[in-house]
Amino acid sequence: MQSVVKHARRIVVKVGSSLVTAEGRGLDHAALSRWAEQIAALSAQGKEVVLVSSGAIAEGIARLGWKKRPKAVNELQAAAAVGQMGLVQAYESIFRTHGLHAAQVLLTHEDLADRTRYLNARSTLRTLLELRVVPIINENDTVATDEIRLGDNDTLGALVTNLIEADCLIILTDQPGLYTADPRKNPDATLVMDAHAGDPELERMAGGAGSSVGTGGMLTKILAAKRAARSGAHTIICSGREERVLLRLAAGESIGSQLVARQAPLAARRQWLADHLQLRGGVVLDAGAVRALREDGKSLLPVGVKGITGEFERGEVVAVVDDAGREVARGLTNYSASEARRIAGKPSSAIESELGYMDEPELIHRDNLVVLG
Ligand SMILES: Nc1ncnc2c1ncn2[C@@H]1O[C@H](COP(=O)(O)OP(=O)(O)O)[C@@H](O)[C@H]1O
Ligand SMILES: N[C@@H](CCC(=O)OP(=O)(O)O)C(=O)O
Repeated sequence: MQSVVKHARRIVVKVGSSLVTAEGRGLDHAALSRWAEQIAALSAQGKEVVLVSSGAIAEGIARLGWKKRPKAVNELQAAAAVGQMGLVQAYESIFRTHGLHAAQVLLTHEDLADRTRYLNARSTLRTLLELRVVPIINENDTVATDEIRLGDNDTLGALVTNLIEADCLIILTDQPGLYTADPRKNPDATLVMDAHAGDPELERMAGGAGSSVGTGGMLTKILAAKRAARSGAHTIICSGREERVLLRLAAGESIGSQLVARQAPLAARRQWLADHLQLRGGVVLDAGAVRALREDGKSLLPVGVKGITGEFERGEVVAVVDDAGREVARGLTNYSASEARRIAGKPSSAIESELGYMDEPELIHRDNLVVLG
């Protein structure tokens, strides 16, 4: 099967910690140069490339002369702040030799969850691409506390893919691709060459993080492929050590594992809703309401709600779950958690007498709702 990269115009390339640093010994400058050279060649072919690069923490640890990776979050954040300098310095000087500017973009989960910041990030990235600048993205580790950290850059790569509506996400790692089991532990495992990005079988194949510096292992890559597929983007997981890997993919050669998106892309606003990673609360539905959302594309009315979990304000994104706790949808709520508790299970005509006012008859309007597959 031909690589989907051949016809891709906008590409996100993610390079993992396990590749950018040689098992924690600082940056592998030769490897960085090889990828940058290929990205420059792709740019010359008219493709737009965004680079999501890990390595700040590992480079910081090396620069600070620490013998091993610290566990304390403040020390990891300090290492990231030191190491990010090295990372962008390296990319900046390499891209300059190819006549390209690079731009540092540090993002947190909250930047992407807040609608205004999300739109600002999208517009900045689009502008950079129009200017033929290569955005170099990493998580803003210095400010991201444990609860809100994305942690692995596979997830960040997928969120960026959806943000800029890229055609594909290339995840470069230290293995030739996704194997039927962790190849470090199962020598008989075989490479999965082509699969559907949403295939639940894939998640069973992923073992833990294999390298000492990487975060998330193969599971976060598979979940990233599933997430990217929601905007119609295909994902390739392959080895960053493969010679001229990006150029060969762009020439149509099949390398590594190609996880294809088969679903129709969600509209941009629904995409943003689906990409929220941390939700403060949820609404539990009865079976009839689940059917109304799933099969009939209806708005969520308070009458179908059996319970409310957590605390949230009007206008926040909440999880919509069935009575087994499975997430059916998510959406922007018209009422806060305390208001929703008072109107749950009641007809919309009772909202005014319960609350003393009525803003909308729906708890979540269908325009603000995304049903999850
Ligand atoms: N099914 C699998 N196929 C390939 N690699 C797997 C699988 N399950 C777990 N792994 C492990 O995932 C590791 C890559 O993940 P990680 O170390 O987080 O890399 P990166 O830094 O590139 O994100 C591999 O080195 C491998 O040991
Ligand atoms: N933001 C962190 C990278 C996190 C990380 O290790 O992610 P990954 O490359 O997916 O294993 C850093 O730059 O060190």
